[in-house]
Amino acid sequence: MGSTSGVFGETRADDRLHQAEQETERDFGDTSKQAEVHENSPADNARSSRRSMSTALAVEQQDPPGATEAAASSSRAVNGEQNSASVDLPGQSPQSLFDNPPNLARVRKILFECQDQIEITLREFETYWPFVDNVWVKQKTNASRGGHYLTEYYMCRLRRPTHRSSETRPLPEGKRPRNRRAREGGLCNVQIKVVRVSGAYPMVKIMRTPGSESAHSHDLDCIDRLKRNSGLMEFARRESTKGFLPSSIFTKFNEEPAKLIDAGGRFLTVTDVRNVSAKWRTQNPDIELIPHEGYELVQGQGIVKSASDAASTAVGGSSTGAAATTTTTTTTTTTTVTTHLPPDTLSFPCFPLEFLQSYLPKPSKRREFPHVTLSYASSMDSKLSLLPGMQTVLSGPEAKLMTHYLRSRHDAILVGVGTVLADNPGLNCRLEGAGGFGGLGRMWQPRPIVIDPMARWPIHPGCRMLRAAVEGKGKAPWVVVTPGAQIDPQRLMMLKSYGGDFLRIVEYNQNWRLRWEGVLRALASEGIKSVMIEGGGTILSQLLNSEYSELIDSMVVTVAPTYLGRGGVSVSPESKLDPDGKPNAALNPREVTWTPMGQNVIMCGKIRQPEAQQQAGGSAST
Ligand SMILES: NC(=O)C1=CN([C@@H]2O[C@H](COP(=O)(O)OP(=O)(O)OC[C@H]3O[C@@H](n4cnc5c(N)ncnc54)[C@H](OP(=O)(O)O)[C@@H]3O)[C@@H](O)[C@H]2O)C=CC1
Ligand SMILES: Nc1nc(O)c(N)c(N[C@@H]2O[C@H](COP(=O)(O)O)[C@@H](O)[C@H]2O)n1
Repeated sequence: MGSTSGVFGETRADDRLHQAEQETERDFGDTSKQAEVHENSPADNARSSRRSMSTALAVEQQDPPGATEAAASSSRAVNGEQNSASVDLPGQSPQSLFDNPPNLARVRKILFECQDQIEITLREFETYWPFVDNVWVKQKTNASRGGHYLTEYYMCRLRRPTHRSSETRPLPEGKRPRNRRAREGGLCNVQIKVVRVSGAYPMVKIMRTPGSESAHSHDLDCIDRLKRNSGLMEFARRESTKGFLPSSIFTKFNEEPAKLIDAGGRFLTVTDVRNVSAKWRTQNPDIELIPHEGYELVQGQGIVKSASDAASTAVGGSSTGAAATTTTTTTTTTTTVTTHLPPDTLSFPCFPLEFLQSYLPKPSKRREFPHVTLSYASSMDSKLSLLPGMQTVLSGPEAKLMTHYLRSRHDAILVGVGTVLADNPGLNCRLEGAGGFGGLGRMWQPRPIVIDPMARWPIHPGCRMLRAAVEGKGKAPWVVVTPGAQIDPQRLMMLKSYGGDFLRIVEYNQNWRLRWEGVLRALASEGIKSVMIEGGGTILSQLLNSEYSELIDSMVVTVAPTYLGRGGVSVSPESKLDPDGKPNAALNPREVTWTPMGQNVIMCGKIRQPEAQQQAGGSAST
């Protein structure tokens, strides 16, 4: 324990900590912990953490002058060159809704991992800890006899025991039970302790406890997705107390995506902001909430930038003025907020799409099965791709926009595992205005469903569906498996942490294939009212068989002016014979339209019989 950098050297700090531990141990009579202090706090570890924390803070020097000074002062404080009481943590530009301390993302990572022992000033602890308090759940607190040391024991949030919603609890009259799912527990065994050392130079040491795993079984996003940290929510609360509309606060937050993400807000929803605002509203019910300066609330569009403001200034009106002094603009023309759109954003189609309407799901109907639309792109010889496992572009730019529009109109998109392995698809809606592409939350984003009976898909955080989910640009997939599928618990946990899941279906046909009634019924029971089935060849060919024609509502096929040849992946149902044994068409869609679209033609048709005809006992059209 050699180095003595700063006002109190490591030697003194470690001694004090050691003493703290001894006192704490005595309180609890657990003699094993004393050895653990030595194991967990060698000087190298301490130095390395100090280095990573101070480096994390020092990197901020590339930022604007105000932030640089603040970062430098924080950095000095970490190295003990400055009394922690005088650390000047940064204020940011008045336009920003965020007040992120320097290098927040890196410091959050360090405080999440707690790989090595960390030693920081109390002030720094109090600044950064609120941004990771969603990770750590306090288990117990021990105070030393003299009161100089306070040791708090924390476990990773995912270590909590499994929670099942109690069905026996009586509900208040008129209340319906909440649709809560069981929460899987015991998923991560990382535990730490936080020792606060009081005195002239209050400091905090953070280290692993014995029995802790060496690393989390998940990443920080996984926790951020489950729960928001209180540092981030304080920004929302602060803005709410100025009388701003939650949707306006949320819109403004999303105009600073880097700061939002650094603060742990990647998964923040407008509902989170509403909840914070609602608390404040209970004390201030008479104040009329308003949008930020330069924005307005437009029926059917939500918060939009006022046209005059959009033309004259950069995004981000002042958020510091009190709401009472802010006037809502009265401009009539509005434009949606289009700043910071991801590069893969597609413009909303500017050509007519009315021809699709009668083939799309109707919102009102309550049915046993979801509305099913088959939608794929095919060559002239009914091929989906040049070879199995090879993605082949058949849709021109206009047809691609139309497909994304169709995605926005369905609750789910379904594909087979063959397609996922071949294409690594995103299966999200990338039209401007969809969630993650200028819209709020997961607006217009369908749920990807993958039919993967034996769980062959090696799902991992790098695949496009999970990346889209993390970036708020889509929902995480549900993977439909059979009871025989072997699912590695790590994979299960990982998928769940992204908001996805595995659904086990037990209804088979005589070929040991899943019955589509079972799949669709399960989706309906999970609240899916419409499914767009994109492929691939195996799935589509099955569903076009007459056995399933009563499950399929419509089809929207993009036909491309090309022949892919015999080696390609075909869409072709089984041949059919009429009652006399003569060959007959396998399927004839009804109400067919053909609409040219760029180089493609879009064929729309209906398959399921109209309900009236079904009741009258009519037969399928052939
Ligand atoms: N042009 C377009 O619009 C599209 C093109 N494609 C292309 O299609 C090709 C992929 O098609 P394909 O190889 O046929 O793969 P699919 O996507 O149709 O997936 C087939 C797999 O899904 C599982 N599966 C299908 N039906 C059932 C069932 N009833 N019960 C249980 N499991 C089932 C099986 O998995 P298992 O083997 O594990 O039993 C089967 O091998 C790719 O080249 C892709 O690029 C895909 C979508 C759209
Ligand atoms: N409509 C359409 N046209 C094509 O030319 C295609 N190749 C496909 N393929 C389907 O779209 C999926 C890719 O989706 P992302 O763009 O990655 O979201 C692919 O997996 C097929 O299902 N479709």
